[in-house]
Amino acid sequence: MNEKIIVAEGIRKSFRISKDKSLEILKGISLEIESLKITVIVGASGAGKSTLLHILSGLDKPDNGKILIDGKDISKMSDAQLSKFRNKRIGFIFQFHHLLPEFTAEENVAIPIMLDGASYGKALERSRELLKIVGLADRSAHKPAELSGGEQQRVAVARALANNPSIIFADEPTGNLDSANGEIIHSLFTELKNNHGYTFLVVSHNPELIKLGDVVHEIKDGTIIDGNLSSR
Ligand SMILES: Nc1ncnc2c1ncn2[C@@H]1O[C@H](COP(=O)(O)OP(=O)(O)OP(=O)(O)O)[C@@H](O)[C@H]1O
Repeated sequence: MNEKIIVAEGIRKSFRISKDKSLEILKGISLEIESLKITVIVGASGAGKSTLLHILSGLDKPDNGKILIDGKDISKMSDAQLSKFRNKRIGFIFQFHHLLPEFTAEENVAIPIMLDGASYGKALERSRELLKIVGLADRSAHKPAELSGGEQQRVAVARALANNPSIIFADEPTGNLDSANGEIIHSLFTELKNNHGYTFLVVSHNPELIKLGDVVHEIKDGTIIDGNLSSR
């Protein structure tokens, strides 16, 4: 049985573009994301991928529609509850790693674990385990500036896994990397799914990412068009 980790129904979002005009970016999107799979959403620049990802992850609110994550309706949560829920259940990876420059790799990964209540020692222990999984055990004491772009992004992947999230949202995760480093990150996602049971939702304008997805959707004109884009 394939469990649905996210169920979204009728998501609408408009942005005001001038005093008396607004533009509808998401026109009633309904979507189900399955556990233990990599779902990829592709679409042209400006199609609304980041907007959708922000809404599905509770970083932004839709104008209409309902989102269940792990069966919980996130619109019913207060901002404080939602923030706690996100830190615990959702991992984020963005195009730019957003690591804190003054902290080492292992500290960067340990911070969200401490925010979830763990002691410094326990958080470091888990952080080192995660850095080992992403192939950076020997770089754990380095600061971001001492790491390559690909290594920095692998630290960001380890940080996204910090609290063992139900799902990892990745927005153009390899958009800032060369193709060799991009491939390393894609293989890492597949390995994390196959060997560690993680679920991913990846959005990208790059059609190359279609081959990463177990399930692939395309977003166009504010809606999801489901052709047979998956390569598997
Ligand atoms: N806060 C905002 N206010 C006004 N317009 C916005 C806002 N956020 C996004 N938009 C507009 O909504 C549209 C969709 O933006 P979004 O960032 O979701 O697209 P995208 O598909 O992720 O694009 P890209 O691949 O270039 O990152 C764009 O036209 C953008 O200018």
